[in-house]
Amino acid sequence: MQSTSANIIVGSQVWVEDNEVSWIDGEVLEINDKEIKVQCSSGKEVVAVLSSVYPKDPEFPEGGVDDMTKLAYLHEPGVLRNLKSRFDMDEIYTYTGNILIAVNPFKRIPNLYDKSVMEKYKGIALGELNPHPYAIADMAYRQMVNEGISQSILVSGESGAGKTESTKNLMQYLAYMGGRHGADERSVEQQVLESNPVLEAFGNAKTVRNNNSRFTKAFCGESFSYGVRFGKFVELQFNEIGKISGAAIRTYLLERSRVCQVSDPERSYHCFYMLCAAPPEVISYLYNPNLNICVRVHSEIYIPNILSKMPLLSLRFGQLCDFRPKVCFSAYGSKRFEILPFSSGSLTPSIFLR
Ligand SMILES: Nc1ncnc2c1ncn2[C@@H]1O[C@H](COP(=O)(O)OP(=O)(O)OP(=O)(O)O)[C@@H](O)[C@H]1O
Repeated sequence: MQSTSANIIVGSQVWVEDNEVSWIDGEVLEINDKEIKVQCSSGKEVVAVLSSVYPKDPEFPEGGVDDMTKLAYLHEPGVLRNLKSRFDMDEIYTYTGNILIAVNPFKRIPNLYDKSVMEKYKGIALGELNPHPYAIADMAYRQMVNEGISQSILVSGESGAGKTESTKNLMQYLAYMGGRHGADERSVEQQVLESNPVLEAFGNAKTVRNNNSRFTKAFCGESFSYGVRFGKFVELQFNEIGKISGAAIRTYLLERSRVCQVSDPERSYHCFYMLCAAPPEVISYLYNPNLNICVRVHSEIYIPNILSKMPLLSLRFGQLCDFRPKVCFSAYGSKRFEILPFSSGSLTPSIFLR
């Protein structure tokens, strides 16, 4: 991102980097060769390198703009200021062209995701209504139906940014558009949505950044301490009239070390805690070999931060949900752990602990 320092003269409104608030606005007092003196709105005077100072748009609208391509300056402080102005009004979504940016509100915003909202976004061109994941899902759905070409929606962001929540919203909209209303048996889209808690139990863990962390940032070179759990590729298949006909969920890049190595205050995968907390009747139910589900407590192993001594678990889930995920957790007496790659044909990883 380039500074447009050529436009900056004495008296210009500018943005200067600040250690505390990231960017602070101010007025240029002096320009000497490559240095610039700025009177900040906080009252302090700072001297900065000219190339690191960005012009501030004096005509920036009070509540920001719903599409960043409308900004006079598309630089970092301009983008952040716009997102903040909107966020302060509970407008957590903003476009940059046909990309949707979501800022995690960490609270429920009323009337943002329900059927009446989905109904409003049906068939509406991107940009006609407030930015929303439903608009992105609608655009993908329309293009698929009209052009007969498969569509992909990429959801990316740092840990805890809201990828899982955004994916759920996208899927809810696609299920709404492509669902077969009135069918007696549970529909594919319901099953996909219902599979979330099962997959999350096996692939999500509490991290320092997120109590329910899942996705991977392995390729960004981030620390594993709050990084990889697993990545998920959800494929929804539609028939020629745009109704959902099938689905597949592929998982990849499971953070295996988290099964046996967790550093305080993080945790291992949710399923371990759920099983430890399960009532006895559930445990005995899970022992039933006919159901292809079994839980065996083999011995005890120390896993920091779970329970001081946690029973080793041997689980085999075969019929927990209609997708029949072949997820296996087996643990044996030795302290050697091994997690095998996905077994062929299974939707979810097979995990073995030895
Ligand atoms: N749109 C939203 N509205 C309200 N709360 C939200 C929203 N998006 C995210 N959150 C809150 O933030 C938490 C973290 O979000 P989420 O699990 O979607 O992040 P993530 O990007 O998938 O994280 P990770 O990469 O670590 O798995 C959620 O559990 C929820 O409490």
